Amino acid sequence: MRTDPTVQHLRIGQDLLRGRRARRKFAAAVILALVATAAGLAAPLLVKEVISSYSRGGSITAPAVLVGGAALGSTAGSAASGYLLARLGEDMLFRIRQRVMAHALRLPVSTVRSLGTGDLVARITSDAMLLRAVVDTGVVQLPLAALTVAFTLLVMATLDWILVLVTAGSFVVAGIAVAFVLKGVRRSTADQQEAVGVLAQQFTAHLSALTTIKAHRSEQHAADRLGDEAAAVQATSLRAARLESLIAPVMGLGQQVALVSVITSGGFRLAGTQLTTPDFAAFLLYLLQLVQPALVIATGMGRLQAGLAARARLNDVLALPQEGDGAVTAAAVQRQDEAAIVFDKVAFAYAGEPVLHHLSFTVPRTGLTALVGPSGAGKSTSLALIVRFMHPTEGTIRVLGRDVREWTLDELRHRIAYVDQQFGLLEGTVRHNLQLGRHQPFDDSSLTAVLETVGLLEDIQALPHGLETVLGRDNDLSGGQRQRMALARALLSDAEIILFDEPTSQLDSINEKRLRAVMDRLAADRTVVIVAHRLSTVQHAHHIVMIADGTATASGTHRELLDRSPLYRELVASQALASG
Ligand SMILES: Nc1ncnc2c1ncn2[C@@H]1O[C@H](COP(=O)(O)OP(=O)(O)OP(=O)(O)O)[C@@H](O)[C@H]1O
Repeated sequence: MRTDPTVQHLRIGQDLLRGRRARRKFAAAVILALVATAAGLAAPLLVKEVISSYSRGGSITAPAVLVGGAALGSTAGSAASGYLLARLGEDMLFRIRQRVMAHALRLPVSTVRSLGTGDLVARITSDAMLLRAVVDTGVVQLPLAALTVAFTLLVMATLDWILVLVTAGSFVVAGIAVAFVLKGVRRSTADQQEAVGVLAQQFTAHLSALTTIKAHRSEQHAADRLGDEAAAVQATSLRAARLESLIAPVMGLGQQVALVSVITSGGFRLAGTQLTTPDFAAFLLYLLQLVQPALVIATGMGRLQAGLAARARLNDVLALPQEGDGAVTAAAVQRQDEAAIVFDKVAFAYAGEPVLHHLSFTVPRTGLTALVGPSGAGKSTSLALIVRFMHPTEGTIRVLGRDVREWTLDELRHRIAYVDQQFGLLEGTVRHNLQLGRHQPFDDSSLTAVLETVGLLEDIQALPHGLETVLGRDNDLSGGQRQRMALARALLSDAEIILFDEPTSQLDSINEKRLRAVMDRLAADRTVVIVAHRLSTVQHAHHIVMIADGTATASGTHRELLDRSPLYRELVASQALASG
C-alpha cells in the first residue's frame, strides 16, 4: 500500500507530553516516583540502623519510626505517581485515537475498503490498549527501575563490593537470556495484532451480512470460519505468551543464583570478619529488593516491545495518504458556459481490471439526465468519479467548467449532492442525519417541509421521539424510508448538481411518482443526474445516456434513443415501455 512520507508519526514522548499541564503532571509523577524509590532505598539502611542501635543498647524508637515513615512514603509516592501516569496515558490514548479516527475518515474510500473496517476498529481499540501499556511501564517505571537497580548496586557496593560483583554477575547472565526472549516478543506481538485485525474484520463482515447468513441457516458455517480466525489469533498469542512466560522465571533464576552465591560467599566473609552482621543483613535486604525492579525491567521491556509493535500498526494507518487536493491550482480556469459535467474519453480500472473505456458524454446545466444501461456497465462508477472518490486512469472529467482534479474537495463536494445506493444512515438522531455536512442548523419548519415533500413526515412523526429519535439500533428505517431520507438530505443541500444512484429501487409506485415530481422540480434550475434501472423513472428525462460495457453507446431523449439505439430498444422492450 502507498504511504505518505511526510506524515507525522506517533511519537510516544511527544504525544504524552503535549501541553503545559501534561508536562506538569509528568514532572509530578517523576518526582513522586523518585521520592518513593528513595524512601524504598533508605529502608534497609534504616533497618541496619535499628539493628546497630539495638546491639549498642541504644534507643531504637527514632530509627524504627523512620523505617515506618520510609515504607509509608514509598507506598504513597508510588501509588500517586502511578495514578498520574495512568491519567497521562489515558490522555495520550484519547488524542491518538482521535487522530487515527479522523485520519481514517479522510482516507480514500478504496483504501478503507482494502484495509477493512474491522481491522481499522481493531487498531484503535486493541492496538491502542497495547500502546497504553508502554506509558505505564516504559516511560517512568522502566527508567526508574533501572535507576533503582543502579543505586541499589551502588549502596550494596559500599557494604561489600565483592558480593556486589557476585550479584551483578548472576543478573547479567539472566539479562542476556531475557534480551534474546524480548526480540521474539516484538515479532510475535506484531503477528498477534495482525491476526486480531483479521478476526475483527471477518467478524464485522459476517455481522454486516447477518440476515443473509440467517436466511441460509449458515450460522454454524460462519461460526466455524470465524473459529478458524480465532484459532489463528490463539496460535500467535500463545507464541507470544510462551516467550513472555520465560521472562519472570529467568530473572527468578538469576535471583536464586545470586542469593545462593551471596549467602555462601557472604558466610565465608562473615567468618573471616571482612563483613559485619548488620552489613550482611542490609546487603541481603538490598538483594531481595533488587528483584522487584529487575523484574519490572524485564517484563516492562516485554510490554514495551508489544507497545512498539502496536504503535507501528497505528503509524501504518497514519502513513496512508488522505484524499488530497494535489492538482488544485489557483489559476484553474472555470468555463462558465460549459456543460455541467463533461466526460472526455474517460478510462477507469478497479485494481487493474478495466471498467470504463473512452467514456464520453455531457450533462447539461439544467434538466434531468439519466444514465441507463445493463448491470455492471459502469454507471455507478461514473457517478463516483464525478465526486472524486476515485480518479480516472485516462481522460478528463470536467465539472461546472473545471477539471475535477482542479477543484478543492470542499468546493467540489459542496457543489454536488450525491445519493448513493446504500442510502447510508448514521447512528444518530433523524435531525442529525438530515443535518449532515451542514454547519448552520435547519429550523424545524424547513425539516418538516422537506420530510413532507419526500413523503416521510408521517413516518418520522410516528417514531418515539420524532426528529430526536436515534436511528440505527432499535429504530431502523425501511429501505424505502432510508431512500426518502437520502432524498430529503439532497433537497436540503444547496448543491448545484444532484447525483442519484438508483433512488427508486425500493420505492412503491406512489413514492416513485412523488420522487419523479421532486426530481422535475429540482431539474428546473439545477443539474440532476440519475442512474436508474427502472426506465419508468427516467423515460421523461431531458437527456438519456446509454452506457454499455464502460462506453457511452448513444444519447438523446427517450424517443430519439428508441429510434437510434437497438440496445435501448431492447431494454425498453424488456420493461414493456415501448408505448411511452
Ligand atoms: N469496489 C469495486 N471493486 C472492484 N470492482 C468493482 C467495484 N465496484 C464495481 N466494480 C466492478 O465494476 C464494474 C462496473 O460496476 P458499476 O457498479 O459501476 O456498474 P453499474 O452499471 O452501476 O451496475 P448496476 O446497474 O448493477 O449497479 C462491474 O463489473 C463491477 O463488478
